[in-house]
Amino acid sequence: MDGIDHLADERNKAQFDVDAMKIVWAGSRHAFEVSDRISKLVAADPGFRKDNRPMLGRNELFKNTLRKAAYAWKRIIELHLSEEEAAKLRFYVDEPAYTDLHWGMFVPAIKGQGTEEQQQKWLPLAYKMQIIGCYGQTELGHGSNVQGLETTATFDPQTDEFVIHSPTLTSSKWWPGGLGKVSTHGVIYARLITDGRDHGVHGFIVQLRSLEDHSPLPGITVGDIGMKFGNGAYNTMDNGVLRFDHVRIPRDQMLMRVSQVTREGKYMQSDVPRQLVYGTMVYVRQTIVADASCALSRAVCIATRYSAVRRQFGSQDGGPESQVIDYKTQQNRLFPLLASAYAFRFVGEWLKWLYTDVTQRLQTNDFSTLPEAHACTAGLKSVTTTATADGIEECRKLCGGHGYLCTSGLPELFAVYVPACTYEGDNIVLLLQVARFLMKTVSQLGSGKKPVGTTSYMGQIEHLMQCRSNVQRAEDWLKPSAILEAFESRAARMSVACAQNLTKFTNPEEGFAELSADLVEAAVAHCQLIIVSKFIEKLLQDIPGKGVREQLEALCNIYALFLLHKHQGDFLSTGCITAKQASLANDQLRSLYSQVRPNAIALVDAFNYTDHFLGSILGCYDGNVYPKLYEAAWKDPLNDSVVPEGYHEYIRPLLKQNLRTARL
Ligand SMILES: CCCCC/C=C\C/C=C\C/C=C\C/C=C\C/C=C\CCCCC(=O)SCCNC(=O)CCNC(=O)[C@H](O)C(C)(C)COP(=O)(O)OP(=O)(O)OC[C@H]1O[C@@H](n2cnc3c(N)ncnc32)[C@H](O)[C@@H]1OP(=O)(O)O
Ligand SMILES: Cc1cc2nc3c(=O)[nH]c(=O)nc-3n(C[C@H](O)[C@H](O)[C@H](O)COP(=O)(O)OP(=O)(O)OC[C@H]3O[C@@H](n4cnc5c(N)ncnc54)[C@H](O)[C@@H]3O)c2cc1C
Repeated sequence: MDGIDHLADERNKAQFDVDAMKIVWAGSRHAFEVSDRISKLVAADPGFRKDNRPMLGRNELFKNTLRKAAYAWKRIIELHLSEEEAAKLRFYVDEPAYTDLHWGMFVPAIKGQGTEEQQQKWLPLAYKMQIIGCYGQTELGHGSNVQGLETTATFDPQTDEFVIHSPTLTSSKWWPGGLGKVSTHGVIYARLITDGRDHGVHGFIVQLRSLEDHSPLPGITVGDIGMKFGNGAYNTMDNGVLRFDHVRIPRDQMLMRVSQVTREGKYMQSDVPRQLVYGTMVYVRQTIVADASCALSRAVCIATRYSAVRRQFGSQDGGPESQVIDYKTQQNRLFPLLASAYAFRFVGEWLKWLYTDVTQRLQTNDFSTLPEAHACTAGLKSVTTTATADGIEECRKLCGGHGYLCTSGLPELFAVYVPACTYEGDNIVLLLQVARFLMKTVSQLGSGKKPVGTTSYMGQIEHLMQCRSNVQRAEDWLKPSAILEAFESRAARMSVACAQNLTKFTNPEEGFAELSADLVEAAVAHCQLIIVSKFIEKLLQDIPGKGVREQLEALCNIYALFLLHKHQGDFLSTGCITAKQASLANDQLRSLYSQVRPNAIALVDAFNYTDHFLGSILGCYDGNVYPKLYEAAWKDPLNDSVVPEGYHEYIRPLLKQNLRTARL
């Protein structure tokens, strides 16, 4: 606006190489270059404007999303973008759309659960967007309990078809994104019935709409489920309702990698575990962990820049007031979120590696790491999305009153993000899965079966059950070994305590239900240990760039010590640390905040977000917040006229009536 960088002084304070940190954040130089190029391309294109979203009515909003998705596809083709570049372009367009489900779930479901033949038939159509697909699992009556789904797929040997049917109101498909108004096809989950026998839930490719005029095919009732939380936000998505009235599909449209139905109607299972039917969810949970760091870093970038711009109190001798970022309370709320954004980035990278490793093993029929992959994706999805949703809301509060304006970008970001705590598995339901995995691991200790992967720390259970932290000075908390021992012993002791309590119940399932609140806490402790240990492992790698490692070490310590402070009840009650050591951790945390303070702006610049992507006046790169806020207010449609519409109908008569009353 005035061409001045109002945050220049802050940027000059940085003690590390920001460009090198950008590469660490992106994951590699290549990833940085792609991301940088595509984000600028999107930002410069008026076709991807998004600042008017909160003002639009649903129909207008939705049509605008359809236009953008079509335009994005046109640009992808025109520019010959690779798969990686196209995914980045959709990410930077930053508008939830049916394409998320098409590329994010429909295609992966066919890839993961379809046979070679099925993949060859359906994937080329999906890749060219000649068909558009959704993921139709959840029903009105059941979401978490997948085994409770009611839609049926009954094999008819006479015609070699499945008959898909919604027998009850609660069996109506409810929630699938892209289903409401767009998808031509869906991977639909239904109970497979052959010869009167129910074989449980399986996936089927079902055509829903005509490829000629988009009308629903015979027997199909489909529509949108209605407005969701927040203005704009996730209302760009057509989450749908769907009912089947004896819809027939050919037998070869059952996804048959895990199990098959023969021409004669015989049900056969491959040598692969039935849980592979849930494989798409494992894949998406892994991507959601990576996305948590994006959403949180975005909110943190806004709150950090604004905290450096905003001044309140503290003026001395007529000088400027204090920047709110210098208040210790502001730092204590903001810097752990900054550290969490980095921590989630690195654990997301690791989880991607783990997922790739499991997928490669599955190709060779090695299913040994599947339970670990399920527990890690479920647990980390839960812990990172909960922290991110809470963190975005905290960032809104960190921005004071202006954070509540849509132009801060934070209300919409929160409204879009918060369902991540529910979709792809309710966070509590997923933590209970982790708890089951932990209880199984504890029950096998001493059986000779060595715990592996993320539970390998349980291999030293005797030590972890009785060790005492040897921290004596605040600086001792900077040793990775001190942090790891505290987190490992806390997680181990919480799991063992649950396992011991479970033995008091004659019926294990009853015990599990009764102790579920404690089990969830044990699962959280285990997942936080994974995040801390993956951050520490990241620091063992070669990290080029002046001062970059030092900044990451400070952030890693802030992340760990803040968790230790927040959950000190766990650490103290299990006897892993003393009250004195907890207090020393807090002292160390304060000095880490002072270390990060001069680098805070540079640490959020390292995310390399364009102003377009941030979509926030408070977070704009140049920090010129006030003129921009002032100008934006006048652009609000309510200010199109000085005297509002409705004055003559509702304000004037009121004022006149009050005048008459006053005269009386
Ligand atoms: C301002 C604008 C901003 C714009 C954007 C800004 C920011 C956005 C940023 C990010 C966006 C975020 C992400 C984007 C990416 C994609 C998201 C897009 C859209 C959202 C899509 C959402 C789609 C859905 O929700 S699909 C539906 C998902 N449904 C669920 O998850 C259901 C959950 N339930 C279950 O998974 C299961 O029912 C269960 C709870 C696991 C229980 O299953 P059950 O069979 O009953 O099993 P049981 O407990 O008895 O266990 C048996 C046995 O199986 C093991 N098991 C279970 N599951 C699995 C598995 N998946 N894999 C492997 N093994 C599994 C279990 O451990 C047991 O093992 P064992 O017998 O004990 O050994
Ligand atoms: C924005 C959005 C997009 C979605 N997109 C899709 C999609 O594309 N495709 C699709 O198929 N689905 C989709 N879903 C559905 C989503 O996957 C489910 O809503 C989710 O899995 C949660 O299930 P539920 O709604 O049945 O919750 P419920 O299970 O009914 O949860 C209600 C409460 O009960 C608790 N609870 C449930 N079971 C237990 C238990 N065993 N122990 C303790 N507590 C329990 C939960 O913690 C929660 O507090 C979407 C949902 C949303 C919000």
